[in-house]
Amino acid sequence: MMKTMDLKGPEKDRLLKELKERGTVDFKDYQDAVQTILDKVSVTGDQALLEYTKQFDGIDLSAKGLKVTEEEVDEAYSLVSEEFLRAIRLAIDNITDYHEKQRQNSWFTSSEGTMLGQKITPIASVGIYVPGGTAAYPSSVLMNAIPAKVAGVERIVMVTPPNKEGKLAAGVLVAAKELGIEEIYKVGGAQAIGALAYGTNTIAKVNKIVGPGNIYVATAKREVYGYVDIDMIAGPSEILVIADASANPKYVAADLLSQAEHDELSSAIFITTSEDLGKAVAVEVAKQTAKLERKSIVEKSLINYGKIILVKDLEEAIDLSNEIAPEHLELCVEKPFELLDQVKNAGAIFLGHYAPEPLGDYLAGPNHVLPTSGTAKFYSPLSVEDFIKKSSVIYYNQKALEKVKNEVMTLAETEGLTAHKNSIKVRFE
Ligand SMILES: NC(=O)c1ccc[n+]([C@@H]2O[C@H](COP(=O)([O-])OP(=O)(O)OC[C@H]3O[C@@H](n4cnc5c(N)ncnc54)[C@H](O)[C@@H]3O)[C@@H](O)[C@H]2O)c1
Ligand SMILES: N[C@H](CO)Cc1c[nH]c[nH+]1
Ligand SMILES: [Zn+2]
Repeated sequence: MMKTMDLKGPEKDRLLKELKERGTVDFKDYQDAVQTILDKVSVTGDQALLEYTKQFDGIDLSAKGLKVTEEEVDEAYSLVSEEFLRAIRLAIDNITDYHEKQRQNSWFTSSEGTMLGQKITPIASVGIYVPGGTAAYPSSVLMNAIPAKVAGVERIVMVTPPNKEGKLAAGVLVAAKELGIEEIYKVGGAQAIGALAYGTNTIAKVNKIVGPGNIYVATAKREVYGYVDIDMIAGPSEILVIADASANPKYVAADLLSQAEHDELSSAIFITTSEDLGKAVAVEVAKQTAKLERKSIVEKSLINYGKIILVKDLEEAIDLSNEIAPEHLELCVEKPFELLDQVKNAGAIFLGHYAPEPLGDYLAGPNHVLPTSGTAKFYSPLSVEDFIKKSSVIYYNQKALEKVKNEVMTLAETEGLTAHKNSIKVRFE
């Protein structure tokens, strides 16, 4: 099911090229379809949202409306278990603790008649996308909303697609209520991104859109960037595991499958120095896949983007991983800390045999909204920083300005900007 590539073999260059080109999903194939959806939302607003919800999610919400009611949230609490509530509250505590450490404060510095600083202001309104097409993601509610709350965002608007009954999963609504999110709309896909970016009768436009989603959501975020800010491209999930002979094939296979089950376009790549381990993992992958509920998604994703790669040493493994820049990188090796410094491009790095990727998905604390499709070369995980903006602050008194007036006027003159020069000059005539 997973294609094996032997980078120690004579065809190394061709294999490397293939891997770099086809390591992860490409956006180009989806751009036209997404643009059509966005255009329609920008012109007809709610009408387009209702039509696409009927077409893609199979439900007509024109009578009930898109906004979630208080009764729906109350009903959700009656549907979730005590275990779920305990787990989600532990996750909220851990994720909040981690993100509190990212909080940024304004700072000011002064000397002889001057004061300079950087003022931090939360972004006023933010749209959070919570995926919900093939699975419901209460954990993504937490990962999106907690850093926004820590940053002090006033208006948090949540969008997520409804199920066939026109409802949202109880876990998603409870997670939202636990965090005090009140504005929730039952709309997903590119149309939800369009609504947040342009605004409709029901959904007022936001300043920034964050959150993960499938390829339609990720492509739509790319397209609306400029109308609004976005966090990053967080598309179909990816995992890359690097392992040496110390790894357990059962664990490695399980971790690869954990991300393959997200989406047919998800990628699961295994790089190893041990041929025996490579073979054992291939056997385990087949064995474990057969027992999975989302077997058909997993099989498609492994055929699309599943690979086992044999390399000569761990250095070569890390080089390749840096080139692919995976969303999640697991270092299932005897001495993972010794490799950490060499890792340059990865959304999240999991060290050792007991830090499986799903631990990070749910409650270790770091954010699970991470860059995909090679964009970990320049994007970072979602964080409190995504929800603030900075303003520079400048104060000079008369004496301090007089001290530098000539230098400012010289620079203005050099640029041929006499109005700039005059703004200084008039103050000392
Ligand atoms: N990178 C991250 O941080 C991260 C985190 C969590 C989840 N994810 C990813 O989120 C995604 C969740 O995907 P999902 O599909 O379950 O939910 P989703 O909410 O992202 O997408 C569902 C929506 O996609 C739209 N859609 C589906 N088929 C379409 C088509 N043919 N044309 C136009 N629009 C279409 C529909 O509007 C539907 O409501 C997965 O890819 C998962 O890997 C990523
Ligand atoms: N692995 C996903 C990020 O790619 C996040 C997630 C949520 N639930 C389960 N997994
Ligand atoms: Zn996951």
